[in-house]
Amino acid sequence: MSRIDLDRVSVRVPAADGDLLILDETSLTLTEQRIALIGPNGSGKSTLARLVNGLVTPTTGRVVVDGLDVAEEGRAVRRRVAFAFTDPAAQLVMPTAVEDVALSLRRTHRDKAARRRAALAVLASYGLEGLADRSVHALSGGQRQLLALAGVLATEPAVLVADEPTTLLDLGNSRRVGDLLLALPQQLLLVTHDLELAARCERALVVEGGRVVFDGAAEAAVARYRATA
Ligand SMILES: Nc1ncnc2c1ncn2[C@@H]1O[C@H](COP(=O)(O)OP(=O)(O)OP(=O)(O)O)[C@@H](O)[C@H]1O
Repeated sequence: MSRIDLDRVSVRVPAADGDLLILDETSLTLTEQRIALIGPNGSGKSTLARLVNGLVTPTTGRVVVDGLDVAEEGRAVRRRVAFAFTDPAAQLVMPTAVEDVALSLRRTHRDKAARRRAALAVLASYGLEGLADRSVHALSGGQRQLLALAGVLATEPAVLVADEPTTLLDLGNSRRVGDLLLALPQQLLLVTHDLELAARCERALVVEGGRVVFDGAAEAAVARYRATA
């Protein structure tokens, strides 16, 4: 597994009446395979998750992934750490499903025909082969989220950070995507309001008011959050 270190990381953003502290000096070492971030709306979960691939920059402190400082070696970190957004529309940029996955493979497969074949194989591994030439706009929400995940995972990152990847999905698709995420060989950092999914991780952090207020076994974290929410 990868090792993600946050060393006294704070995040402040400019606000009308001075800076707003959205993550208070936080130090963590994350080495477990599946780690959930849970907590109320606006508590800082997405901010914490986004620090890991440089989408958010620390105001103070350092984030290090497998020895790579995210602020200094962002490109190398983003090759190791993939990010999946809540809304798959944020990452589906090509007209068809197969072209979208092929775009992810442009570095590893220079030849166009070989790239298409590899993209079709990726789609097949997610049960999406029948949708290869379908417009990404003509897919259901569940199919779109699976396709977005297939695209980010096609590059075989070491870590997947997923920010509420099941929130927009119905019950069946939410289960399907949740099961897929938990079965990944990669390290998974999962921001979620789905407490059943969170409880299936090895470790969970409860975030409240920009601080990690509980960090431990996922079932204990979920119980603590349920008791205080
Ligand atoms: N770029 C920004 N500028 C100003 N405020 C921000 C910015 N990013 C986050 N915030 C604020 O920081 C707080 C934490 O936001 P964050 O998105 O990390 O919370 P969250 O726990 O992921 O919430 P949710 O569960 O609602 O997605 C919120 O009050 C949010 O409005």
